[in-house]
Amino acid sequence: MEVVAGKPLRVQSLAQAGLANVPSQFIQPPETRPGSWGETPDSRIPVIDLFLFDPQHSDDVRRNLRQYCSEWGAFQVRNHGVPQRLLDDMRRTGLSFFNDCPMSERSKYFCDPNSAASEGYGSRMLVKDDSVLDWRDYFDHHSLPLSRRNPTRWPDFPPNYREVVTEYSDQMNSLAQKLLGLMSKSLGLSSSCIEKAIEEVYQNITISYYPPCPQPELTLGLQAHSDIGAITLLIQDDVGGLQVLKDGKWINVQPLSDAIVVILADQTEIITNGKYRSAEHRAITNANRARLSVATFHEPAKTRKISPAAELLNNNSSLPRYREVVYGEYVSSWYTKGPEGKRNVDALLLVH
Ligand SMILES: O=C(O)CCC(=O)C(=O)O
Ligand SMILES: [Fe+2]
Repeated sequence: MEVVAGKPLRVQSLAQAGLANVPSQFIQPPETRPGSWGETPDSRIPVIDLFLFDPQHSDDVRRNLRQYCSEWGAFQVRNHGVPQRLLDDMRRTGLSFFNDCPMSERSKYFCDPNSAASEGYGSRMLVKDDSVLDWRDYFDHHSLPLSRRNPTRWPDFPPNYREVVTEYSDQMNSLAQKLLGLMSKSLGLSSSCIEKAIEEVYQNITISYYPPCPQPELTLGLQAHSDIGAITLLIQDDVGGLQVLKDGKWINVQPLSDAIVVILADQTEIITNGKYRSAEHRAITNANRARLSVATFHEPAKTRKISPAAELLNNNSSLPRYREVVYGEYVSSWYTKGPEGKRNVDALLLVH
């Protein structure tokens, strides 16, 4: 990490310095650079209309969910019941922190660079020293359970920031629960099956800010990874840059202002015994416009043991394909070894 006067430098400050070339720590090796994987810029990830959870449409919704959760691990949802006003406020408020709040104020929230996933304003995701750096700054909020939620640790610029994040946290949690219920049912399981496997939901909200990058062909906004928890709900602005890996090709996630991107994460893959897959995804950069996304992660407690759901194994008389893991151990290994695509979840696969 670049350090100026003892303070870590945010990527946004680097970008504002008007460099022609990115510092070497941000340069990806040739095999992970965008453009080297045979992208299909015209393909799109699927979109599901949830019809505001109207039971009349539940068969269609479940059928679509089943197909997209097993083939893609990522899709967008519309008519999800979260007010449009809140999605727009969340994007606007998040952007205002990065664009309008003075750095002297922002630096009060710098997160601890030596501990993984600490709350606050940061740039570096991994604790590992030799990894290529992402062209991204972020603000991570610990939002659930309520015992972890302390809005005084969140910005109060703009003035409605804490209020917006609080409402957003609650709405995302309720949508995540509904989706996990539908996903369980779409596998022929009781609606609380996945929810029970997770037990208490831990939620983090990460606002990512990707400054314009002078060499987008050499960098990534966020390296390829699958999310570690159970389910991620993401909104983005109109710039675009999120991509999902499908059959060896990077597919763009088209920005839709009313949609929420659903990304299945590794614990769901384990709980569903691989019937549903976590999606490998990444963010690319561009030279012209800063990009903003807000990802809301839902995961189990660190002490929770995760394994393929007994109900699923019994219903299908199948063997577990993943070994049991204590979630906290999974998280530490992810942050110290790095994601490198899906290698952490793949490492739990059992060979029968
Ligand atoms: O910015 C994005 O679109 C992706 C963010 C993401 O994948 C993450 O924070 O895990
Ligand atoms: Fe992610």
